[in-house]
Amino acid sequence: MMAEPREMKENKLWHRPLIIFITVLIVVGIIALVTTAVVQNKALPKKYKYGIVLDAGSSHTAVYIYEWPAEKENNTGMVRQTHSCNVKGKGISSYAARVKEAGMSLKACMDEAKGKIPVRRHHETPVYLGATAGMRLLMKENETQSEQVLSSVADFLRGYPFMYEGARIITGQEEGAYGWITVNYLSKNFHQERSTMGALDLGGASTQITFVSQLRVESPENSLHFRLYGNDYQVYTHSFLCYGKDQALRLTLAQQLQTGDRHLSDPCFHPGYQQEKSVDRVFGSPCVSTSLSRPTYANFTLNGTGNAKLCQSNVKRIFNFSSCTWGRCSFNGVFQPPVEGKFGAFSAFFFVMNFLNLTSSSLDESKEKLEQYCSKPWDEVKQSYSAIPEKYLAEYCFSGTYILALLENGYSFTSDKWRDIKFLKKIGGSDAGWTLGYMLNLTNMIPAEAPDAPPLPHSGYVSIMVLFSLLLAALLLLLACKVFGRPTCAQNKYVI
Ligand SMILES: O=c1[nH]cnc2c1ncn2[C@@H]1O[C@H](COP(=O)(O)OP(=O)(O)O)[C@@H](O)[C@H]1O
Ligand SMILES: [Ca+2]
Repeated sequence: MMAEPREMKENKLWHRPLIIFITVLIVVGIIALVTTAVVQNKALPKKYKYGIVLDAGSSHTAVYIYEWPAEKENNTGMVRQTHSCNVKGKGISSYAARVKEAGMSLKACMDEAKGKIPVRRHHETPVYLGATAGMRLLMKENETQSEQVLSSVADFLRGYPFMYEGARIITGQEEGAYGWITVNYLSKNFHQERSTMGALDLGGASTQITFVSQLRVESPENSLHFRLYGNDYQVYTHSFLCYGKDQALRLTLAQQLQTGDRHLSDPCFHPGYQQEKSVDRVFGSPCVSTSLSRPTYANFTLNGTGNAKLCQSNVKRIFNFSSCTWGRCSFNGVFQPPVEGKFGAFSAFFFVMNFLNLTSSSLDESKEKLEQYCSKPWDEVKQSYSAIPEKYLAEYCFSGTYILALLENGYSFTSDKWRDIKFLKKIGGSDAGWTLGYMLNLTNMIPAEAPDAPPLPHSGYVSIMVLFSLLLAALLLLLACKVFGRPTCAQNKYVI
């Protein structure tokens, strides 16, 4: 009895042309919406841009290639390092006596860069060369030679199909600042209200310390101000020329050679280590003060005694803690506010501490382990690490001791603050160092104000639009039912 009228009413409803029309329209609409959403959100093949930076350090040159999506230049963390190449041989400052060869030394790495970057992008790929402390020292010693070395590398780089953007000696202040920008950019600290981390860079000829200081930076030459992504930063930075680990070793040796003895018993080298060294190499550096007396003999013999405690007291002597005209100083009369926040310690800080297995040790533990390591006989050390070049291996005891002295006594990282130092080489696949920050700055990729971004990501926007359209469609259908087929709809919800 009940089935008949229902069938009749259903038939009636479906025969209404308007209802059929609306239903078809809604179905077509939904299909179109979903298709648009899917098509629109399909990953497009991204267009990439590239940049090349050459880090002409005191000990060697490295070539870095960076890549970023063309349409997202101003967003933090978008640029990444895709490739790095170590130039064979020493740093460009070592070409002072044969300047013509300086440029050619870069050939293998630059040719490699040509192969790594798509040909159609070559002409718009900027190339920057920045030279650091090795060239700063050569500039002091012999300005003509340093200019000739720079023009040799500049001429060579101009011969590539890239966009040559200059070869210059960067200042210690820039080196510190760009290192700080790099680590914070890679850690995505510039966005939101995240705190930044300090940067500690140890090279062969200079070392940099850079961090945000709440305390006023008394000395203008150590004070930097940045406005990045809408935030203001007051940054302290200092670069100590001659306090990279290779120059620091020379300073320590020169100090010890003041006794006049040709046989040097050096506690910073392993027992059994013996080497003839040239007096010229030690005293030939502009870092070694002229107030130190230069021995008359040409060579001296270095005999290791492997005593980290004695080594530490020797090393400490290269820091001058006695004169300070500011409220507080690190050493050599340089102003420094107390260290604040977390720090990333990279380049030689990492190489040395990583080799010595001290990257996650406390300060006291590090001292203990270093004492054990330094006292190991040289023969044993060589045997245990046969794959490591002797040049590096011989110096890890000294370098480790120097790093502890620099951080603890020089910068005043107490046992407590020691935990805030993270020894690192890379952050998310890109090397920590000044090069990335340098390129970001020169290509204007870090805006002062945060770029305007739509409040929703694109996919979120499309999803919400689809959802609300479906909801609207359902409402419309309900409305249609109410207007055109009120009794039927009310009884036959399942039809809809
Ligand atoms: O594998 C390693 N083990 C130990 N030290 C290393 C290693 N690779 C590089 N270094 C050292 O890191 C330092 C890098 O300094 P760089 O050449 O950048 O000088 P700069 O920054 O003072 O101009 C040098 O002292 C070099 O010997
Ligand atoms: Ca360096």
